[in-house]
Amino acid sequence: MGPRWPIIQPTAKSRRRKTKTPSRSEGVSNHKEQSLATKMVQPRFVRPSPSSPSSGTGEPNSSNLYVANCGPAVGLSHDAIAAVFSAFGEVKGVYPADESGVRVIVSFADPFSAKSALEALSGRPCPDLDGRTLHIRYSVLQLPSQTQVNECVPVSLSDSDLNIPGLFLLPDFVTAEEEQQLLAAVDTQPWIGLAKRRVQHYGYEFCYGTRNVDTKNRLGELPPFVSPILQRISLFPNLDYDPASLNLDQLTVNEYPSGVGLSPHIDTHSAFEDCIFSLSLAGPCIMEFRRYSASTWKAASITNDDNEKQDSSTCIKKALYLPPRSMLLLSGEARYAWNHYIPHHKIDKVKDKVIRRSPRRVSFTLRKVRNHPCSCRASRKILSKRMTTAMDPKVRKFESVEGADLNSISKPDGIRFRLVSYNILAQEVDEYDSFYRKNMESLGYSGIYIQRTGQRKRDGCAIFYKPSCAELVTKERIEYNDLLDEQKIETSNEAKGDDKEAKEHSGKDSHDLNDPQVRLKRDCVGIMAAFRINKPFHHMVIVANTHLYWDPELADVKLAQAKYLLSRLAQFKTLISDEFECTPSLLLAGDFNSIPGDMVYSYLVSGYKKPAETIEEEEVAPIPMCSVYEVTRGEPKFTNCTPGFTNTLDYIFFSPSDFIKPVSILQLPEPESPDVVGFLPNDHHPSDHLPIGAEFEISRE
Ligand SMILES: O=C(O)CCC(=O)C(=O)O
Ligand SMILES: [Fe+2]
Repeated sequence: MGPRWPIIQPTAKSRRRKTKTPSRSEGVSNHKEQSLATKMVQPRFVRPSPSSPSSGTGEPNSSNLYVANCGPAVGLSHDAIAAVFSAFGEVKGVYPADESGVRVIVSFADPFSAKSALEALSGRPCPDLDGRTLHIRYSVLQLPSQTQVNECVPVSLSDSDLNIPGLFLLPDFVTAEEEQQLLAAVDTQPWIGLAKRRVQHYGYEFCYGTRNVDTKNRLGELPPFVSPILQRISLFPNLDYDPASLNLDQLTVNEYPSGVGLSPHIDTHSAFEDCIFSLSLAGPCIMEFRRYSASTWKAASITNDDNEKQDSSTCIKKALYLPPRSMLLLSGEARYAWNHYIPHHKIDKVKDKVIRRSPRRVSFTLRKVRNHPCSCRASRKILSKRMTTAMDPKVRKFESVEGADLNSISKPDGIRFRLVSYNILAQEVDEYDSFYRKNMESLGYSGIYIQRTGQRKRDGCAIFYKPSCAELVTKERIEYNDLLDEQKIETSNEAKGDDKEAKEHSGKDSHDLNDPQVRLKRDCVGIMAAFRINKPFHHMVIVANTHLYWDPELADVKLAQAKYLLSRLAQFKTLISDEFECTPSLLLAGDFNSIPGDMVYSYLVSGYKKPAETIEEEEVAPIPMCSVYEVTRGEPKFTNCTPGFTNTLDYIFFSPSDFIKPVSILQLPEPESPDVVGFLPNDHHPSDHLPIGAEFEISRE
């Protein structure tokens, strides 16, 4: 995650109308007491809708709590979490809220216990859970009729039943003795810990951020213990490939604990040749395959604005049982047109049998690294023309939200402009002067920029605007390290007084996060500017852009940054109003590294929403702000998608008034949309974040 920019640009008026409200879901129940049959059609927990009768009244909203910042991925077992919450009433179960391993659903027997737990534990470090600060909100069970259909995919036992061209499964590819030898061999080697599983790489390292290999960094030959497998692979039937592409030189060993799976993906085709082999050892698993139907591809490639069509009902799902010691080959259509994944289940139903996953499954994935640029010949051979078109960079459209809650009738002479906010990944915006400013200028944009404080990283926040439409009046930098001054923290000997540089050194030398100087010194920045729009009438717009600190462990730091940001914004607004005798509109965009409903998010909107009883007066934001997506179509399901984390972190907030209203928002993909399955960045999206955007209309004051 890194720097980001918003762009403001004027737009033509649009009158398109869309009505779909994205549904949000969280939590896959794994309750032990559930029968397998209900487990296969998995119940889901969802956020309570803002209009739910009890929300905001102080009455308990539900018996279920969504608890962020704790879970198995940070060493807190569900049992440990249940023990802590049991102090408030009977806990019926603790379930993963999603695949992250750091968010859970705690389900109480009654709503009053849930309310007590929420009030007592939310937003505070919890000593019994490693001192982690829990972020809690209500969650409600979605009725079975509302859950997605097609959750239950019948499992095939043989490759031919699946009928996916290019997919082959050979049972008993290695003997039980060889299996033990292979496991013993990898267990003598160091494992790399990922969020939920461990891996080893041979030949070339596989980088999960880019889902690619660094071809310049060869680790060496594949280890001798895989030689017998390599020899046997050449005897694999059905292989009519160029022998050079079978000269396998990359091995990833994956170790999955019970219940851990793998998200849907297609192995990067520019990284690896046509054949992917995967040997299952130690335990079985179900591998599922999904392919988007022609109508979906058509929707994606031809009618970009019809994203509603791309739900999971338009994809075909198939499942295959992979027994231990079996070898799977994905080639051709199976390799390029189908996503493969392993559902995160502890128990699978295969035909009529219930199969419990063993404590560990180890897989050897063998591939040949592509040493020349990918010509996509293979995929072109296999995919229809329509499907390849869908792999072009994805441009989404603005969708009208007129008619949504906050809107009144459009004014014929209103000012319309768009604001797009995009976290574009650190390394790229480092080159602000040499690359971005120049290129944006050639497109008619001027820019303002603030580089991150300190010397370690050169990324920052930029705002680009069209001077032909908006005139930059004044700007201010926001450096969150100023919080060190604000808190009047006693400085160390070297850092006494106002000498910032000395303070930086004092922070750099110490890693003690209990020291507020170290804790708050995150080098994060923001920028805010006032723009005067002159046509068709004068109006002042304040735009702010920021990137708050990322680490969920330092939630208190993020909150301190959010408070500082709004206090600076409020002062800036007063300055502009007084100086120019106007009522400026206020827009705040960025990567807040905070999910909907957590402390930072709740604080940012607390000045607009009636504060809940639990929020003390001082916690209320000094300016009313609301999130443009939230008040129109609901927050997106995600704006950031990395291995182990998929959620919404980016927002555009605006200060509601009688004369500003959102008229359209930039569409975001559904999780099943072909351009986002797996992780970002990918061929369609150059950042791990997605751009968000809104078009506003301003009428005369
Ligand atoms: O564990 C497996 O069998 C599959 C692994 C896989 O799909 C991958 O590493 O890309
Ligand atoms: Fe894969």
